[in-house]
Amino acid sequence: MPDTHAISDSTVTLGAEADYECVDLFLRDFILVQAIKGGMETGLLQKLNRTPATCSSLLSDSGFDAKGLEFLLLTLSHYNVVVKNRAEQYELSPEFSKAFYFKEYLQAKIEFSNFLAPDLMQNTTDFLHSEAQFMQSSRLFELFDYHRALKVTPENVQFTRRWVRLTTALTRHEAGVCLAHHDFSECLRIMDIGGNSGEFARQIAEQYPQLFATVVDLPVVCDIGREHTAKTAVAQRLEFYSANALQDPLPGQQCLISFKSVLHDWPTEACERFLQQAYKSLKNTGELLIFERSAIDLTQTPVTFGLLPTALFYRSYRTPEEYIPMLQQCGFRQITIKRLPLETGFHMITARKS
Ligand SMILES: C[S@@+](CC[C@H](N)C(=O)[O-])C[C@H]1O[C@@H](n2cnc3c(N)ncnc32)[C@H](O)[C@@H]1O
Repeated sequence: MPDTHAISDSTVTLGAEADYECVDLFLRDFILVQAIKGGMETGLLQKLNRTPATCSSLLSDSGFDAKGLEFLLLTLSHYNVVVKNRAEQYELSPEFSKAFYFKEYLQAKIEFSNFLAPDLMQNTTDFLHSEAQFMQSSRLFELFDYHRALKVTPENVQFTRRWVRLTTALTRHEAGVCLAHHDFSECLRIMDIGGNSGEFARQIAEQYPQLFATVVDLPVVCDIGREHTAKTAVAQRLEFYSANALQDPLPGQQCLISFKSVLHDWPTEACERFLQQAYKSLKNTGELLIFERSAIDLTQTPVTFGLLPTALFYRSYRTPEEYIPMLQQCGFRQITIKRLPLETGFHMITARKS
């Protein structure tokens, strides 16, 4: 008989699935980030990605004045975003070329950090004194206002689209890490709670053609998700289920239920409620999967500009150990923890309904 109370705990070695993290090298500080943003907005970086160019040819077919172009090119050179080749043409450095491959991810991180930077600049003392105080003044809730995801109106859809675009750009790459380290081949029905645009479920369904996925989220988010996945190859095997997953009845008999980057947003009591709901919806022996950022270890991870959205809420993230009593309380057994050393640590926790 296996010991169902034993907890397996391991650290995973990451491979190509974490290649997207090469962008972090270019998100270290404010000026570097603004120079990249400027380079992308003006199309200069896209141009250099296609073909090397001299300063004068760049000047002739752009809206820059000579000093503006010089400022941008020299700043980007200083940070090794662009380099000069033997023909005195500018081109992307090999390192930035790699990062530019993930440009939607890079753009999402820039947009997110720039949106939250004023919070730290204007409320530094609140940030250091108390989370509650800081939260009151933070713009995060201006961006992620879940109340505006409850009723489908054109204004709410437009508002919600902005943050769903950001979470989708991040999940597009984070999902690959989860897929590389979890086997879904035994699953016929899975449910992703707080599944957003369905990007995570879409990727799982794409890799595992035997399964059908239900994405549970708030009504406006579900509408945006239907649109996001409608033209994909797996649209027939994905359904969106609008619900408040804290209290509404959810579809049952699931082989696996996932929470990706959801539970850490919530205080313990709500988190326990989500887990109880998942327990109820799993079939016997069904599996729970939690995949999210872990508490940040500031002794190992210096906070950079690109890490701002995470760092500002560093008090909220949990260690995997904090989930163990909650899971056991619900009745989950066979708990496993995998630690994934991404930019900040992530964890993947699995557990079985006994
Ligand atoms: C931080 S986002 C994570 C989204 C997605 N799992 C990802 O990793 O990209 C949290 C998600 O939970 C959804 N959500 C929040 N409260 C919810 C509730 N009570 N019931 C269902 N979904 C909820 C939000 O709309 C949002 O899509």
